[in-house]
Amino acid sequence: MTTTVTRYDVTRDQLADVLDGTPRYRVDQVWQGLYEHCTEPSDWTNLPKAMRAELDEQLPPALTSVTESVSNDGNTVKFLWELDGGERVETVLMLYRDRATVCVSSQAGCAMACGFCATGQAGFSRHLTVGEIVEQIARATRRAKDVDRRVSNVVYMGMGEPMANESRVWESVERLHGDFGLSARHITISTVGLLPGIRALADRPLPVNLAVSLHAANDELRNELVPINRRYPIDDLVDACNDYLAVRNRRVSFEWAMIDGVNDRDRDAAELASVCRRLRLPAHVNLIPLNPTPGYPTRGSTLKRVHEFRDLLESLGANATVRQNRGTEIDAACGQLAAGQPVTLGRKKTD
Ligand SMILES: C[S@@+](CC[C@H](N)C(=O)[O-])C[C@H]1O[C@@H](n2cnc3c(N)ncnc32)[C@H](O)[C@@H]1O
Ligand code: SF4
Repeated sequence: MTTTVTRYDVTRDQLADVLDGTPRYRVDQVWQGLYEHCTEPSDWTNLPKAMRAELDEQLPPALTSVTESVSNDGNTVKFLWELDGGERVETVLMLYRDRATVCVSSQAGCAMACGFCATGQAGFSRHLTVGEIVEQIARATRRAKDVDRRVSNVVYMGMGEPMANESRVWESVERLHGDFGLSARHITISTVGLLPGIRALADRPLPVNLAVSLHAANDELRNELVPINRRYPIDDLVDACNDYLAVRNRRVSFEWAMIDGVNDRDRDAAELASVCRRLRLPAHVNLIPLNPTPGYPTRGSTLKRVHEFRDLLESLGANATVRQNRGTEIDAACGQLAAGQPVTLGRKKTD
């Protein structure tokens, strides 16, 4: 990995230093090009041609586009990027009526080894830099503008575990807030449950949303599905969420990928409802059927079972929403991002 400064590595103030000697109004034009228009230096025709060429060299992009896939309904776009060093990561843009959500990667691969997740199956390559994270949002914003959508939400639910790269992820959050003008309430960080990261988030100044990928509400099953649970078991996770809620008072969500016969039984709903109640502000559960990945042969629950499970949770006093899967046919849905990496085959269904 090189130490070259890429175009989204720098804050607005640092931009003036990098472009030392450039008049302030020109620096502002560069900033507008990067953050308001999200375009390339070659597009900035308000700047002299020679300066545009120089900027391209001074501030190179961090991401090289490899492919862009679009879902059948045209509403989900998956970008595959190559990083300096050859690693590959993916970003997903989900278009809604007049807005858009960007699902951003925080690492190339992931070391957490959740067997049902394509990124976990691929293993860990490296942390992404701040510039690589921020550029994913800029490039997706540009694509959204092409179809008259505004990026309204960013979710750190792409490749990698954001809390394993917490300081860079946080710096990128500050940039989204400061440079793109995104409200912290429209930014969600999803974690598998790294407690130091959750604790660090409680001390951070912006009130972003916290999502915890729970998937099992007893340690035996969670140890199997989410191996990091052996280090940070459910009781400690509940305590960390409660410490977080003491500071933030913003509801935490629990993500629950429903796996046929594994975590979709009546007793799983009862255990989950009980964990939700242990939080000082009851958690909200997001249910999605498990998406297929090459290395995990067990099926997702049927939609009928997902709705029954939701109803059961509601009857037990827990709030739950069934989330729609988008972009499954282009492998852009939750847990399907592998950026073409080989995966480990052979995880089996648990009883
Ligand atoms: C890919 S992870 C990235 C963020 C973070 N590492 C985490 O686990 O929360 C985003 C979400 O996708 C979920 N996920 C992973 N594999 C999945 C699959 N095959 N089907 C459905 N959801 C999956 C994760 O559990 C998590 O809730
Ligand atoms: S679910 Fe999240 S933590 Fe687990 S392997 Fe996938 S990306 Fe990593």
